[in-house]
Amino acid sequence: MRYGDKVAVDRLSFEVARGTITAVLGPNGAGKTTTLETCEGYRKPQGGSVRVLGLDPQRDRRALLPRIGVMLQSGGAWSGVRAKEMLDHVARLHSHPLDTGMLYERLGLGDCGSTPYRRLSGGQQQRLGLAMALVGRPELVFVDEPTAGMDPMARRTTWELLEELRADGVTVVLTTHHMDEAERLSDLVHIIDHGRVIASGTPRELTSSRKEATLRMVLPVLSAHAHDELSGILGDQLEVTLLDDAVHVSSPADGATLAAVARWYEHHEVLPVSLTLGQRTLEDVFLELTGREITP
Ligand SMILES: Nc1ncnc2c1ncn2[C@@H]1O[C@H](COP(=O)(O)OP(=O)(O)OP(=O)(O)O)[C@@H](O)[C@H]1O
Repeated sequence: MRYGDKVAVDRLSFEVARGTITAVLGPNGAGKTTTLETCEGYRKPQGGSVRVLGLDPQRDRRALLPRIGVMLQSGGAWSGVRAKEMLDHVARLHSHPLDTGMLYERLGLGDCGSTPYRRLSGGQQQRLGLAMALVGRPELVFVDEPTAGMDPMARRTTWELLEELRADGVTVVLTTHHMDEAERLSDLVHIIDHGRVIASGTPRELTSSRKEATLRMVLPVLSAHAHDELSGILGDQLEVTLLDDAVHVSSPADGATLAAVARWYEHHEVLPVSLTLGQRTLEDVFLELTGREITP
């Protein structure tokens, strides 16, 4: 897929098994939305081939559309339409829709049914978008950043809903910038960058490919001298970032490095704000592979 000279999706290839949740991760501009929109039939690829439920999203669009649900990254409803009217309208387009009242309650939209779409909060618009994607009982749903802007309660409800869909045999393809979301939900993760798949696997496979755990420390300040000393102990994979006025340090570590760090603290008679040792997270893997932070 190109936009002018810009190659947005470049020989990207993956398959999604039925009844699974697949997450497509990647930094901003990696080509995630373009990939999904191509699968949904909204964009015609200039090369390659796409099959969704065995159908060509362009040629077989009429046969495919009733079988898939799509939650766009934003929008999808008229600005003045009331939330309930919109969902009822979408429900009427399907032959066997879900009960809209049930979906409304489930997604915590019960008290904003008569609110115009443009007046809904960002999180409420997301929830309505999800309801619109699910109301037609799709076999396959594409959800583009489903929980962006949602509060923690709504995120949890969304996760539970997506897990229930999978338990019912529905296939889910999602993009997200929340690594915890991908880690919790997905059977398979594809990390993409510059329009290509750069790593694929289950969250466990991706996070356990190295033996060491990751050491994370938060410090109030870190002088240049202290930074050099810590680099000497932790080696060249040390990452230091300033976040919320605190210094966040992370590095692969084994027992010996942990002991050396403890001695360093003892020597300097200081304590970190926090210090944890744990498995690598998907976020660590993402940063290593793309060299970029995830910006929600
Ligand atoms: N309609 C368009 N016209 C021109 N360029 C576009 C268009 N849509 C996307 N692009 C470019 O194509 C690339 C891929 O964009 P895409 O939206 O697919 O990325 P993404 O991974 O979904 O990003 P994000 O995480 O920010 O949503 C980007 O460089 C983007 O600027």
